[in-house]
Amino acid sequence: MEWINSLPKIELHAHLNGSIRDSTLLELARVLGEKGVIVFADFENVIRKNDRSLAEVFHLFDLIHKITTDHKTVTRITREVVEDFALENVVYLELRTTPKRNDSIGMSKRSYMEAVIEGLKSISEVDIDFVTASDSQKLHNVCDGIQRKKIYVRLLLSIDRRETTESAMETVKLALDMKDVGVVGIDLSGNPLVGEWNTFLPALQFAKDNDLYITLHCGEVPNPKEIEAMLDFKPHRVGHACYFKDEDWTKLKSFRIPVEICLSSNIITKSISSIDIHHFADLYKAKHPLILCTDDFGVFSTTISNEYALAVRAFGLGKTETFALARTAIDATFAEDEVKQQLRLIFESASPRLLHLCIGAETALNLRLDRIRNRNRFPRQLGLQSVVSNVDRNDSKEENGGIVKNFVNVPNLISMARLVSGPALWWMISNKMYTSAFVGLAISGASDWLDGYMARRMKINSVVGSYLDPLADKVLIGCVALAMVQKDLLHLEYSSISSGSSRYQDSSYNRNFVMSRVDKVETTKEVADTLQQIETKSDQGATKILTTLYVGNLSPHTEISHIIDFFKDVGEVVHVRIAVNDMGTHKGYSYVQFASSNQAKMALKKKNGESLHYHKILLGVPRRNAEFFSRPEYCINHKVWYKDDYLGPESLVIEEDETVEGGLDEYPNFVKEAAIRKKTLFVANFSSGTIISDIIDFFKNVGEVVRVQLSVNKMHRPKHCGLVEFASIDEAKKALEKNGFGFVEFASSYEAKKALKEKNGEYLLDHQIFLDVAKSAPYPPGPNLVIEDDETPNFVEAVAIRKKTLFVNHLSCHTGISHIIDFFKDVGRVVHVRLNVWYEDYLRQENLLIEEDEAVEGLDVTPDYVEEVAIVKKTLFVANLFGVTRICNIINFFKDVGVVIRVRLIVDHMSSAY
Ligand SMILES: CNc1ncnc2c1ncn2[C@@H]1O[C@H](COP(=O)(O)O)[C@@H](O)[C@H]1O
Repeated sequence: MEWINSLPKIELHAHLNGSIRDSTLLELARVLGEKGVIVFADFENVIRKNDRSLAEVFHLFDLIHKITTDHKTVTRITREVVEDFALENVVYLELRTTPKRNDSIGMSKRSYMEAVIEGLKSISEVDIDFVTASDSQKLHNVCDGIQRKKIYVRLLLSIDRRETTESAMETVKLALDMKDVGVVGIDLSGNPLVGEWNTFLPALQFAKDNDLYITLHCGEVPNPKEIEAMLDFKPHRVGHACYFKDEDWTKLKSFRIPVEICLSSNIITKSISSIDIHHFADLYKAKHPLILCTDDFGVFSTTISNEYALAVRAFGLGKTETFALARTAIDATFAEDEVKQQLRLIFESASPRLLHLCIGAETALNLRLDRIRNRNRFPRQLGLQSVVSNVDRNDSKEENGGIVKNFVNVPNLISMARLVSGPALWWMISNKMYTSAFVGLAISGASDWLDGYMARRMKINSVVGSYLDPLADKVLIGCVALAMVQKDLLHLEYSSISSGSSRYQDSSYNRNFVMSRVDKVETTKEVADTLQQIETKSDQGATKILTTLYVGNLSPHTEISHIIDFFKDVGEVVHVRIAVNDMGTHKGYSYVQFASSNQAKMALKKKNGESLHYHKILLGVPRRNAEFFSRPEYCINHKVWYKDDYLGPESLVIEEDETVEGGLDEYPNFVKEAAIRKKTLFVANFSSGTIISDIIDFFKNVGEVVRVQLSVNKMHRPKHCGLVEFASIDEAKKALEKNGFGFVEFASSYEAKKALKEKNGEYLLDHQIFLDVAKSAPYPPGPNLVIEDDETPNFVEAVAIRKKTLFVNHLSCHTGISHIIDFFKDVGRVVHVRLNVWYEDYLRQENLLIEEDEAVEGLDVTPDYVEEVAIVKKTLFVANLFGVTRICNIINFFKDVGVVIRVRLIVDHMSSAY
């Protein structure tokens, strides 16, 4: 990742006092300690600490401020911070600091800022441009004949959230006064748990009205109202954005407000729990403007190069993408157009060097940078100044030396020849001149090596060449591939892979990184071997397992639906299990079952190495038992297992066959599973508020419940059913006997309601009966198609039945239908009773339940039936048809009165119409 150090970079979110070298901090603390102004040990402890919560960070700032608030120190730290950034090839820096007033030492906000400017002026090791006024004032360090590293610095004045409106206004006015010494805007920062947005609004509005740029620390802690208000204010940039909700993202994106991203800061302060779920990925994918920044490189022991390296590693950015990312930051700067133009030129001249040529000297430079980057918390005798000057000289020579503006040179001519050879080869292939095409391709291929070689030999480093060379490659390969597709010599998908090969190489770092971590099927040969493995295993009769693939290197953002989508062009996914740990955190791999083994093979052939959420997906054949023992997904919010990912009704059956009948000896691990299953009951129709402890309580009189898994649907909403595991099989049986359940249909919903109210918890044959609203009709509704006149019909039968039906639980196994009818006789007339004592019976119904349970939640609620009602209203029952009448005859019959959109003929078992 050494190239990142040489990348020109733009830093837009750096707090002066958070970016102090540890060595300086400790030196200052020691001096003040010796003078008895502070206790040195306090500082040492805080500065040494690695993990810093947000609260600790602000405690540290208070300590830092105690030792840095005299003019001389402010000047010193400003100089050092800018030098450190310049060393890392930061070409534009927007440094922010809070102007401070300290009457005891005669410091005003203005004099504090003057000390900062003094610091900028005192920089001698690099060229600095920090003024926005006339040209004569620019480049305060005059070049002495040798081109040196140059950094543009602009200042932002921060308002601390502890300040009052007046104090904030004073800062804004100061910023306006200091516009001609490089102050370009205002930042709102400080402990996000302190202060109110409204306090600062007047000052910020005033700043905006007077053409100062505004950037806000926004969403560093969850504070939805403030986030909303801040976004409505339309700042020019925001920092952090960690706790944004969907609507905030939408707003941010629609306003195109660039985001300053501080990865280390967010992770260390735990504003974001893991880099894998950092919003960088989403914003980057959405092409939203974002800028990688350090925030406080001293406090978080990071560097800007390190932040880029983190992003490259975590999000799989290639060199080209990283370069583009660094470059796009230009547009988000608050710099004058002229400076932006200069920055574009700097990037332009760096691109060939960084993207296409190898630079030996870069390593030397980076070694030195490493020493500085790794500089720990204690003073090092680095001799920083001499390092800076040496680095500058080496690097600037390299940066500027050898760049040839004139593009007419031998290497470029070779590239151009290669460019035109592409269409020529296309023509040859189209006309079946395969030998000539082959020779032409070989020559063109060799020319790719030749132009690079010539460029190095002739020390030519031309900007045009740097674009021409890869363009020629792409045109050549593209033409050949397309010609081959045209002639059916190549499949279209492979052609797109080959013409995109450069992009693929860019991501090679990420691929390697991934490869070292997981078992992968990477090469064509490996794919072939794996397919062979599948064939062999299929021959052995284990077909079911071989419909399943191991799918690895998933992004933490990848969900089951994404996986299904990912494979949709190769086959139908019938089951996905994503591995999660006990905390419900995604472990990055899953097992995906396809409808057929052929589809699994196709997936392996075509989808291995494809990208999903910026991760190269790795496919493989699962180890024999792996798929069954991967943990199911767990929904933290609901404290339940994600049942669709675990035991669906079908998988209960499938796994039972395999475990018990498929040979206990062969797969000893399954024995445990089988035993568990025997002790586990499926329990259904909980009310939605049921929690795990209720269920344990419910069964406490029959046995010890050791595990409860409530089921949730895809939206993570409870599905009113789940699995209850008992300590022993006997207890499970006892529970089953003791807790029968059933459906009782009353003559009217009024009676059902009354029963629910009056009979819930009453005893029947020594059992306390529990009643609940039926979530589904206990049996499929029969047809109900007759509508009288124009009246609104009764709702479909299913709804009607459900409204009149109660779920009865906790019946004794001796309870018969007559007992139940008797039991309810004082509240209403029971018209139908259906008892279920065995859970498979219920499973069958569960299908119904799943479909309908969202629809009816209580007796009074009948949502979503509008459509059904509408259908009923549009449908007529047509009787007395002649035996040979066919659907088309019926449509014809009605054609003069309207369009028939559906006809259902009722037929007997011989398919003859009634
Ligand atoms: C962790 N993320 C952060 N969130 C909010 N404010 C921060 C910050 N990091 C730094 N500051 C703000 O910058 C000041 C230090 O630099 P200056 O004295 O101004 O140069 C801190 O006191 C705080 O107000």
